[in-house]
Amino acid sequence: MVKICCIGAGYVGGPTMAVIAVKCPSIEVAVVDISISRIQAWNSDHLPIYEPGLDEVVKQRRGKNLFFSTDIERHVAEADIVFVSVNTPTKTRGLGAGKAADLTYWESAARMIRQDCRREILSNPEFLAEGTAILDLFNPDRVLIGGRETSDGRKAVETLKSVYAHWVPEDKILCTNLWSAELSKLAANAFLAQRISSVNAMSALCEATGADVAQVAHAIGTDSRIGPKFLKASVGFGGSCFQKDILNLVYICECNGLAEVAGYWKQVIKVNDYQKSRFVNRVVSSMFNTVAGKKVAILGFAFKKDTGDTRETAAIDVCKGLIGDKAHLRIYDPQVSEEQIQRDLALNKFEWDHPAHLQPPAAGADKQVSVVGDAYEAAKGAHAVCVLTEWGEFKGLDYGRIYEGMQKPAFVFDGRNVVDVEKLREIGFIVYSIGKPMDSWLKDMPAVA
Ligand SMILES: NC(=O)C1=CN([C@@H]2O[C@H](COP(=O)(O)OP(=O)(O)OC[C@H]3O[C@@H](n4cnc5c(N)ncnc54)[C@H](O)[C@@H]3O)[C@@H](O)[C@H]2O)C=CC1
Ligand SMILES: O=C(O)[C@H]1O[C@H](OP(=O)(O)OP(=O)(O)OC[C@H]2O[C@@H](n3ccc(=O)[nH]c3=O)[C@H](O)[C@@H]2O)[C@H](O)[C@@H](O)[C@@H]1O
Repeated sequence: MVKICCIGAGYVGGPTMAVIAVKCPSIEVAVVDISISRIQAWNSDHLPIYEPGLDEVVKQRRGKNLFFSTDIERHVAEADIVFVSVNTPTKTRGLGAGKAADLTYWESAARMIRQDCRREILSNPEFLAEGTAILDLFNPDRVLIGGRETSDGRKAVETLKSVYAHWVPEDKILCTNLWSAELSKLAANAFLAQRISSVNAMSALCEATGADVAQVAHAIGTDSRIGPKFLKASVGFGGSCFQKDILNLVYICECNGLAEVAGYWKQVIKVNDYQKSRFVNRVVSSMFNTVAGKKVAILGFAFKKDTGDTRETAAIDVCKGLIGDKAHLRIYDPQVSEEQIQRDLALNKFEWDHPAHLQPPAAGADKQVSVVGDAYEAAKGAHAVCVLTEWGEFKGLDYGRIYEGMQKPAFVFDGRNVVDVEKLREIGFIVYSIGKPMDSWLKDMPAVA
């Protein structure tokens, strides 16, 4: 029986290996991790990550050909194929700080594998998106395998290809050299993030001119060369990889003396940071240029809907900005715990991307922040509501009821174009929605761009 071992039982390792186990019943899959609590959770009824469809897939194969374990050495030694899916944070110190990938965890995994025997190295970047990970893994646009152009390299590529060939059509399994595979991963994320920064840059211009960014996005998206996906204006992209991968791309460009290319990609991140601070400035300036002591309800903290992941979520920067202006925040997210939110607001930039047990201990709770169990509780007595994640439930809220319970004038700042702007204005709200035509109140209160 072919045996696979995956080092790293996180957002990528867990779902990817569970899908391999489902699609390849003849292969035994072990997912190993240094985090005991994470492995315990994978072996329990409460998986360590929230991902639609994941529970069913894990339950189907766990204990049959899918195992979660902390016995790393044994499973690596027994495996025919070893995947490495560990943290690759952005370096915070030394050479390349703030840009280069910190390969500490990767290197320690590689050294451990090397103790066992010599193996051929492949690059097999994963393209799943959180919230749709299981669907993406079942039906990928492509699988990418990079290998050395030697006979051993080609043989290793074929071995891995035969695993994916259990369910992925052959023409969707792309084989390249190692650098092509590595750069394709960074380029794919950079291109996707660039589309969001492009539409977000347009959202600022739409607000200034009276255009509607959703109409502009639709109009350009119907051009088959542009296409309709990834053109939703937002308060800013988040997630564990877009920023990290672009920074890494920038670093690699700089190492190769390509300053102009590096500067081009850096701009994607600059626009994203601008979008977040523009949102905070808009909230503060609309509310008489101060939110000191005011209650602001934050609806949504995850970096996108259908995930409990908060890594690099725009909500962190927005909340920190409002706290900096002395607001009192009442936060609700259907999937993110209070402990996680308090931890995120206390961590420094890039500190989050380390195994949980190596992160600094949680600081005490921020007194300006409380976390509540539903949207109505968050909005009760609030001066303003900010929508930061596009959870479906925020569309269907009874905004009439919310309005009744709020201070007046009551503001809604929609960072995700979720609410029905006209309906809310009829109720009596002053509404700001990213990239949408503004009402007279907002126009009379110009924000610092
Ligand atoms: N989250 C995502 O959607 C995607 C992430 N990636 C990349 O995949 C990699 C993993 O990402 P995630 O799964 O999101 O991270 P994660 O933080 O959820 O999981 C990483 C796991 O590796 C474990 N680990 C670290 N060092 C270890 C070692 N030496 N031995 C055993 N276990 C170790 C940690 O305890 C942790 O549980 C990163 O390089 C990331 O950039 C790639 C595609 C998508
Ligand atoms: O390498 C990774 O980690 C993954 O990064 C992204 O996946 P993910 O970050 O999970 O989620 P996305 O759906 O790409 O969303 C990223 C961010 O962009 C935002 N976004 C997305 C689309 C859009 O039109 N507008 C927009 O603001 C989302 O709200 C979210 O904050 C890529 O889509 C995956 O292909 C890749 O594997």
